[in-house]
Amino acid sequence: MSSNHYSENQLRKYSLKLDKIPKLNYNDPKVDEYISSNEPVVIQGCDLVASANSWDLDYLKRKMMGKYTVILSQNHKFKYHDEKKIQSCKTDFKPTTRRVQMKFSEFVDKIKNWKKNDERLYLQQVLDNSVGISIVQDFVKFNWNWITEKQIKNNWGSLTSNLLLVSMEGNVTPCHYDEQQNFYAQVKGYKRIILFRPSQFKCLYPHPVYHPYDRQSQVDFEKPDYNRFPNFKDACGFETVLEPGEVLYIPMYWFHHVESLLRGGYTISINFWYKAGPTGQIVYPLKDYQKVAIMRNVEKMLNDALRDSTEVGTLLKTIVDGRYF
Ligand SMILES: CC[C@@H](CC(=O)C(=O)O)C(=O)O
Ligand SMILES: [Zn+2]
Repeated sequence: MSSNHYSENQLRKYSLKLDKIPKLNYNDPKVDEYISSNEPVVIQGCDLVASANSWDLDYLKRKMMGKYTVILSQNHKFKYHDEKKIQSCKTDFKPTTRRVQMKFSEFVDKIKNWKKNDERLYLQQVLDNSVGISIVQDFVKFNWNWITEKQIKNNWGSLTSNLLLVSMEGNVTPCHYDEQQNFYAQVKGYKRIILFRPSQFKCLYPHPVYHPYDRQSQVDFEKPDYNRFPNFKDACGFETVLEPGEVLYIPMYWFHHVESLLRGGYTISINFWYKAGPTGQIVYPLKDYQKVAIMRNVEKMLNDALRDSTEVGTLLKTIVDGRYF
C-alpha cells in the first residue's frame, strides 16, 4: 500500500492478511450503512476537525501553557495498562510504560532532541479546559453538527472524551479493543491503523479481564509466539493509512493497532469516544461484539465469585472439557 504521500517501507512488516478499509466521501450514503452496521470506514471531506488544521508543535506550544499527560516507553510500543488493576493482579506485573505530567514546551524539546535509546514519548491528553482558551476555541469550532448527527442517527450514548494524541514518528499503540464507539480524526502526519473484527478474539488472545492489560492482545505482532497463540496465523484484518483531514470510524469492540509511520515525522490525531447506546431489544443471532461482552461478564462474575483469578481457567476448563465441543 503506498501513495505519493508515503512509501511501503514506512509501514512496519507483520505476517497478517489485511484487506483495505474503504475510503468514502462524507456525503456518500454508504457511509451511514457502514456506521449503522458497526463496520469501519474512512470518511473524507467532513472537516470534522478543520479548525485544528493549523495545529503543529509550535502552535500548541504557544497555546498550551499547562502540564499534560505524556506516556514514556522504553521502546516504540505504548501498550496501555490499567493502574487500578495492578495491585489486585497476582502475577508480578512490570509495565513497559510510565505516565508523567509534562509541560508542552518540555515535550517538544524532548522529541526534537530525541536520540536512539532515549525513552520515547507520546502525549495523550484529554481535551478539557486545562488545554487553554485558544485550543478550546478551536475545539468548539469542530464540525459538531456532522458528528452529532451520526451520534443521534445511530442511537449512541454520550460523548465521553476527546483525546489529543501527539506521537513521535514510529510509535505503536499495540492491538487492543475499546468498549466505546470511536471517530478517529487525523490532523497532521500519517497513521496506519490495522483493525480486526471482534470475532477475531480467538486469534488475538486478549489478556484476562482482571489483568492490567485487559482488552490488549497478548500477541507481539513483530515476534508472534505461535506455540502460545497458534490461531494468530489465521488472523485476518483490515488496514488503512489515515491522511490529514480523514476520519476513521473504529466500531466498538473492534481490535485496532495504530502506528505513526516510520520516518514520517510527528503525528497529531484527535479521537471522539462515545458510549454505546442502550441495548434495547436483543436480536438473534447475536453480533460478535455482543459475544465478547458476554465473555467479559462471565470472566468478571467468576473472578468475583472465586476471589482468585488463578482458579477461573481451571473452572472454565472443567465446565468445557469432555462436555462442550
Ligand atoms: C489511544 C492511542 C491510540 C488510539 C486508540 O487506540 C483509540 O483512539 O482508541 C493511538 O492513536 O495511538
Ligand atoms: Zn483504542
